[in-house]
Amino acid sequence: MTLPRLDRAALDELRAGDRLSVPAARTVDCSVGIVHLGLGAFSRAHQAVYTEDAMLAAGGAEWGICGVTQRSADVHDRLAAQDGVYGVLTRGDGRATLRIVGVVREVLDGGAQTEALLDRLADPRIAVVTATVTEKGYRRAAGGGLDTRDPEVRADLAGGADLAGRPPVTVIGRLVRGLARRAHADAGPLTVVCCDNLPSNGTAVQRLVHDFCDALPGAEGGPLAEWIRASVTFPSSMVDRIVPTTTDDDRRDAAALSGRYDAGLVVAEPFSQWVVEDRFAGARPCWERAGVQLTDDVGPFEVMKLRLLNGVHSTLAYLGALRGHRTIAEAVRDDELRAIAEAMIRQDLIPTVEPPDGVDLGGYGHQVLARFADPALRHTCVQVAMDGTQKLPQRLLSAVSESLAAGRHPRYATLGVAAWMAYVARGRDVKGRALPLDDPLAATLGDVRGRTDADGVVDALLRLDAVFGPDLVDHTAWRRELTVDVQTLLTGAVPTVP
Ligand SMILES: NC(=O)c1ccc[n+]([C@@H]2O[C@H](COP(=O)([O-])OP(=O)(O)OC[C@H]3O[C@@H](n4cnc5c(N)ncnc54)[C@H](O)[C@@H]3O)[C@@H](O)[C@H]2O)c1
Ligand SMILES: O=P(O)(O)OC[C@@H](O)[C@@H](O)[C@H](O)[C@H](O)CO
Repeated sequence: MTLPRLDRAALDELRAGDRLSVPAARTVDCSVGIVHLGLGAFSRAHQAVYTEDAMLAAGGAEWGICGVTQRSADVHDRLAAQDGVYGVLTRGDGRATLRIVGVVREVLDGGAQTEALLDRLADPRIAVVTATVTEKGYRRAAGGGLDTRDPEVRADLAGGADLAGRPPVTVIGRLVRGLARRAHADAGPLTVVCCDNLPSNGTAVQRLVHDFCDALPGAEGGPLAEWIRASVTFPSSMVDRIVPTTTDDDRRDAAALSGRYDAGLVVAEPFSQWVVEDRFAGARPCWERAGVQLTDDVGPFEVMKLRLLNGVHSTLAYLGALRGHRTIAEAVRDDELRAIAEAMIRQDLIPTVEPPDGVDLGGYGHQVLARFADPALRHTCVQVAMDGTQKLPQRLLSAVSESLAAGRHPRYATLGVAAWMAYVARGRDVKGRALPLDDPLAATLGDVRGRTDADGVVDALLRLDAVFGPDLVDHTAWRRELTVDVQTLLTGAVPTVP
């Protein structure tokens, strides 16, 4: 049977119940105050929900979201057909609940509607920009600056001030062009909140924006950079909620709860956390009324999450995928892998993390593993495994480097790095199924696919200077241990660790 689509009109008919909530009925008429760059699954299950909750708690109707898709029109087309209305299916604790979200009030295809996006960025009613465009979306070079050798960055820089030639396609290109238009329109201050899993993500984006201004041809960049310094802030934020890719099963389960077909559905775990540096240039939603933690220093939260959660996630993803596990839940329920994850948190990672105020790191680690283990959340190992070159530095390598410098032996974190190398090189799990190589450096990584000599694999991959620093490349004892682990993993076994 073909179900009617979820859309604005459906909100009058949906009846909230035990497993269905429809706050969208009260927020769908709000005006737009936020531009979100990268309207992927995560933003719809995280920032959008906090923003809707904040409006519901504090009253007001001015924080609707203009969601912008970056690379393809797919999400735009799905959500536009539903008037921006979609559901969040929360899976966990043995049951699924559905919430209908109404706060996405406008959807733009960043490629086809770049002009409209730049106008929105220059609109005085917009006070906040949020972004989730994946780690690779920022086009960072080794060291964290803007990769001005990237062809799309170069083209955006050459685009000219009036954009007559070619509208920008990169995230930073679009953001800076929008800021230029905002400065010209004297449209007031703006806050840019990066919500990607990058360390010091606000500072990182601020640097990229200024690098872009510095590299602009002609005299345009200097005054623009000055305006940005005076009018725009870039608070860092730590974001946390596991949001796997939506499956047909998810869509079926959601339809059973709402009676509607939802092409914009996202699925998430019950847990959610957002810690934001309290450094806003102008107005903002009352996010604290929705449970957002505003703080002077996000640093400890970021490091804790990127290492204890994401570092372990990536390790389980590579080891799990190699062992033929489909999901993270299966991987963490594998006794051997769980023991590695537990030891890695306890022995390697916790000693590198300064606990945020009031947080017990041991308890945090236990909670992370319990979240991973929920079988209801079918987060696949290969989804977490993608873009390894973009993730490894902040998730594992910084902890490895700090540990070695402090004279400690990061046994399990080293195994995590080896697992990535073996995943790249082996390209098949123990059952012979192919493992996808989804990474912006896939062309280079492809050179080691199929190689069975661990020395050669380690040697080739350690040469990626966007990933590995000289401290690790030149550390002979670490390299030896890494190579032994890669050798074992290439045979399909998991190294025996104490
Ligand atoms: N999914 C999660 O569990 C989760 C949790 C915490 C943080 N995050 C952060 O959110 C990011 C996005 O996750 P998601 O689940 O929404 O993924 P998604 O695949 O649903 O969406 C990715 C978004 O990034 C954009 N994008 C992808 N490649 C890009 C590129 N090269 N340049 C510009 N934009 C690009 C896409 O257009 C899309 O809007 C993650 O990379 C991570 O940094 C995700
Ligand atoms: O979203 P990515 O690709 O940066 O990383 C995959 C997962 O490790 C990540 O999404 C976690 O699920 C998330 O960071 C939990 O908050």
